[in-house]
Amino acid sequence: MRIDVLTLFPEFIHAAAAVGVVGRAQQRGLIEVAAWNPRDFTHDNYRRVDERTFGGGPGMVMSTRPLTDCLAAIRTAVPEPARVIYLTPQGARLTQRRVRELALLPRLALVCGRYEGIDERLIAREIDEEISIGDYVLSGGELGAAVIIDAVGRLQPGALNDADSAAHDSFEDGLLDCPHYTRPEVDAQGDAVPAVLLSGDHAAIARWRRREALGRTWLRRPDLLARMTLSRADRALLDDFRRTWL
Ligand SMILES: CCN(CC)Cc1ccc(CNC(=O)c2csc3nc[nH]c(=O)c23)cc1
Repeated sequence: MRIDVLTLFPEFIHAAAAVGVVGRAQQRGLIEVAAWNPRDFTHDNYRRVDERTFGGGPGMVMSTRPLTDCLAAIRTAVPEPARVIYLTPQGARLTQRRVRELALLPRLALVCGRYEGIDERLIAREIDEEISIGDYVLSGGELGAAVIIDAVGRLQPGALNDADSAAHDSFEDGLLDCPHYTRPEVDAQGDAVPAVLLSGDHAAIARWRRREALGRTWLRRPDLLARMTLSRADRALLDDFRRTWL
């Protein structure tokens, strides 16, 4: 998959895509991330990329001409057509379901706004989809682009080996994750690792983990649980968890 990012801060995108699983996926040629700066498509001495907003009031809007020229350069950089996504607070909230769909596409172009955003006519003409990463105020779209690059990049075939445990990602099956433990078995405060995890009984360990994942989802994110149809086995495990809680 190829991802082109239109951003005033290419160094941020390069750094985010260079580390960890996505950095390795890039090295393996599973994903290719390129950043483009609209400032390189300005022609004035001050390399202006923002302008005043019509109708007055505070806030600036990104200049349309550099964006249009930058997007044209992105589109023609490789023959494959790209799905053009605008990161914006006005977008649809990103979900793992949408991430899985985006991960199947051959090419994405992520447009990162700064200031108050971009001209509405540009959205109508150039943007296929608008995505928000949550209900909080950021200073621009780059963090949203980094989120999409990471979430989509790790799903590319070959990006993760089993140790990375993506296959068992809790959000893949709609549940929160179970608790995790590592050395020491008993810590300095005298707190011990749950005995089942040291038992070597893999069926019991799997049951314990599933029960904890169901229980935590029930306690912390009942909204996620409400969306799920639980199997009889899951319902029994959740009842078991609730009994120890109530
Ligand atoms: C209503 C006045 N503006 C300033 C408060 C609204 C506004 C414009 C642009 C931004 C910049 N944010 C993004 O570009 C952005 C892009 S994706 C995203 N997801 C969640 N939250 C976000 O702020 C974003 C934030 C707020």
